[in-house]
Amino acid sequence: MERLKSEVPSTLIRKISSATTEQDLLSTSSALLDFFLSHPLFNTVARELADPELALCGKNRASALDLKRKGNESFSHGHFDKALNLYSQALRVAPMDDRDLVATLYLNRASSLFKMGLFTECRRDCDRAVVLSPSYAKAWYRRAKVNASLKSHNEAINDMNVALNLEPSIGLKRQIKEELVLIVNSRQSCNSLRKACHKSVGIHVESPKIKLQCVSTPDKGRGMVSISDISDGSLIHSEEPYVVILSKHYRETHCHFCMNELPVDSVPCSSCSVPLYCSQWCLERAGGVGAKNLLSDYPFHEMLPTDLQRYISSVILAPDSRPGAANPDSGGIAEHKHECGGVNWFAVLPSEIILAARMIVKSIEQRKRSEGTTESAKTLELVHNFGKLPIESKLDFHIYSIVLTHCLQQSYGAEFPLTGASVSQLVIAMSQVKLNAMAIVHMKSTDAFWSMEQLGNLLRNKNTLTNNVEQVRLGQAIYSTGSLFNHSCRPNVHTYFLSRTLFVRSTEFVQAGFPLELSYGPQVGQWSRDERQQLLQDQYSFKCNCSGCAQLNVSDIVISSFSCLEPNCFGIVLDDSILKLEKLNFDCVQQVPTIFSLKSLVPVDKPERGDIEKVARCVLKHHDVSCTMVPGYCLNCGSHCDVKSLRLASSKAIHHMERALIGMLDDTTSTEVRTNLLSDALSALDILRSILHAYNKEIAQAEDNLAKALCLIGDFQSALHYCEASIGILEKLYHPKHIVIGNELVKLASIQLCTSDHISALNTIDRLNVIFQLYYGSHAMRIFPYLDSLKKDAAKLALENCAL
Ligand SMILES: C[S@@+](CC[C@H](N)C(=O)[O-])C[C@H]1O[C@@H](n2cnc3c(N)ncnc32)[C@H](O)[C@@H]1O
Repeated sequence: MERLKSEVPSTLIRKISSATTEQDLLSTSSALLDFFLSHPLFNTVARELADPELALCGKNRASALDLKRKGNESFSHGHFDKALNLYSQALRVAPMDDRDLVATLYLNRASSLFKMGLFTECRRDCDRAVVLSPSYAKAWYRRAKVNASLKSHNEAINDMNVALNLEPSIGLKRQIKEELVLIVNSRQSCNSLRKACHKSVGIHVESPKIKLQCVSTPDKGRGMVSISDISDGSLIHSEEPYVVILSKHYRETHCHFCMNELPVDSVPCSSCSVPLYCSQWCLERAGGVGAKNLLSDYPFHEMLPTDLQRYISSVILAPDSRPGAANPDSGGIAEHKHECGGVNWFAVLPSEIILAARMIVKSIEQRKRSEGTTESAKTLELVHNFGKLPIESKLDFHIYSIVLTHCLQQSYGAEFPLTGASVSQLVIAMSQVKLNAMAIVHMKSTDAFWSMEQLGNLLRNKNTLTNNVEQVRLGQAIYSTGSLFNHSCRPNVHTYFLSRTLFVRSTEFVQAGFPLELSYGPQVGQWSRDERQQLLQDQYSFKCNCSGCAQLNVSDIVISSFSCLEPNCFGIVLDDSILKLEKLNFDCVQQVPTIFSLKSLVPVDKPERGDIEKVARCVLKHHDVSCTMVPGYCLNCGSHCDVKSLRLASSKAIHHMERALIGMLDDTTSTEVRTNLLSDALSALDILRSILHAYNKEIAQAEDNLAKALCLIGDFQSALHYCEASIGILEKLYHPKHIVIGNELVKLASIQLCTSDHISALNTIDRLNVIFQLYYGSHAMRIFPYLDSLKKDAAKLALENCAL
């Protein structure tokens, strides 16, 4: 890519950099395409990426056989997990048309899974083997064994009978007969036990009942509103993606279709060696050929008794069982099909570029489908920022589009010709992806605040570990309606994902017709306003005009401000960067009490210093007196503070604290040194408290870090104090029912459990439950299964404490 870029003549670069309209784009796309088509380097690159002859990601029988041999060796030495891995690798490269080889690999993997006690996974692999090769006696035998282990005795008996009929060897037939008798006997002893255990568990599927409307807004383009009032915590929208892509980082661990974590018996793409799926179901929806689609008539059927023939058919035609719970639909258009066949471009180009290609492919496919029908193809009208892109991105998008047009042309020929128009269409699609793609984030609960290794022996011996919530950014997707929600730094709706399905839920009461806005990332309380505005400008090319930015809010004033150093004055000293921005908005200041309930902001631990109401009153009082607005002057007493040296002193204190905490966590640190380091960290915290405003985010961060370190060295009682203090500040910066507070309360509850205080833990769990219900409704437990374990731990502790 860089080499191609360096070849572009400067005149063309200038032309591309000044292109702003779609007409300019058409002309620059055609000019660059003409230049590249006659350039030898481009032709070499294009061939390497798109020529199936040079494909590195295709199937390879020789490698599959080699991996199988190594897998067999590991299996025979009893290294079953290694064998499992090798068989999985072999399956990835084994050509699908060599059905016997693929069936053997599935069966060998099933045997490893069986040895590892992973019976459900083993059965799925046996199913895959018998579907590919229904006359495979060994596969039916293994299926019988695993069904017996899963206590599915009737199926096990049928499987054994099929194996018995298909097995040619007399010796093995005898062995099968003996095992059959054993299964029949154990069925009899199990039958009475099983009767009582059958209970079906219904899965509650929540669906949105709110009617939304897309409206035009004066300053943000289109936006979403509801036509009726919405109460807080309502599910207002759910949607499958228009197109989606898993990020490269998760290719080996997550399903390329539904994005759930891969089980150990993952299924590889049928045509190339890149994607892995959690099931045949996902494979087929992404465009692969499922084994069942290759089924043909089997003459051996006729040699078997009729009941066994029927049984075989029922097994091999049964719908594939899916490990994931959700059943997302791809709209019937295969996402990966056109990229398959082992060509390199899909594996090499960046994910967002592939996502743009998927958007174009989907529109081609939809157009094709609607031809000859009365249905018109749905068009996706997304905003883009091509004209505002920095020159680097404009040039990159041009080059990627030319490369991609060349690749897509291999699959779509005349439907996607190699012309300037196709190239400019792709450039627009890439800029649409940049503005409209949503990151698919799944939640993961992690042990403790840092990794287990860092926990050391101290915590390893504890029953209850502190819990944390980690967000995993799995990929990106375009949602037709989801992309119409505008951003607010004070959002009134919250988005989350189950598999690849988007859910949008209101987090407060919203009146009919009032804008429904989510956060594209930054939020009030998380960053100062200039940081938020900068990020939105850099990533999405717009100046944020949300209520959180357009009106003064107290959180933005205090988040990075200092404290007046004059004795007995607890005024606030604003940082110059805040002041610059706040000045622009002082006109709105009169509205403060209605936008932001100051009364709810009770100070943390030093009432006088942290009195936010006082702070806001100062701002209100002085908002038309320009001399008090000069940075570095206390808003209360007007005395001067050297903000530059205060900033330097706080950076130094933060640095000292971090060094001390790292030292404390070092396994080799002696108890004495650890005590000294803790006292260093506490001194650094005191310095921060004396120079920063009580609600400055740095203090919350420092208290949180201290709490983590104290947890790691097992001092849960002290950790509790700092964790609570940190949450106290965050509650002022966000609001007490914000999801950030929910996540912090998870930590707090875990620490309270570690101190055996079940009453406080139960109270905290109640509080966090309210927040998780608001943000995730009936999905809360599914997304955060550890909430349940937290509750169980608390209940267990309560029982233990009562028994004492
Ligand atoms: C994903 S789109 C949202 C829908 C868009 N308004 C439309 O008309 O299609 C993102 C674009 O909407 C506009 N937008 C969204 N939130 C905004 C905000 N808070 N302030 C200003 N513009 C905003 C910006 O132009 C941004 O690039």
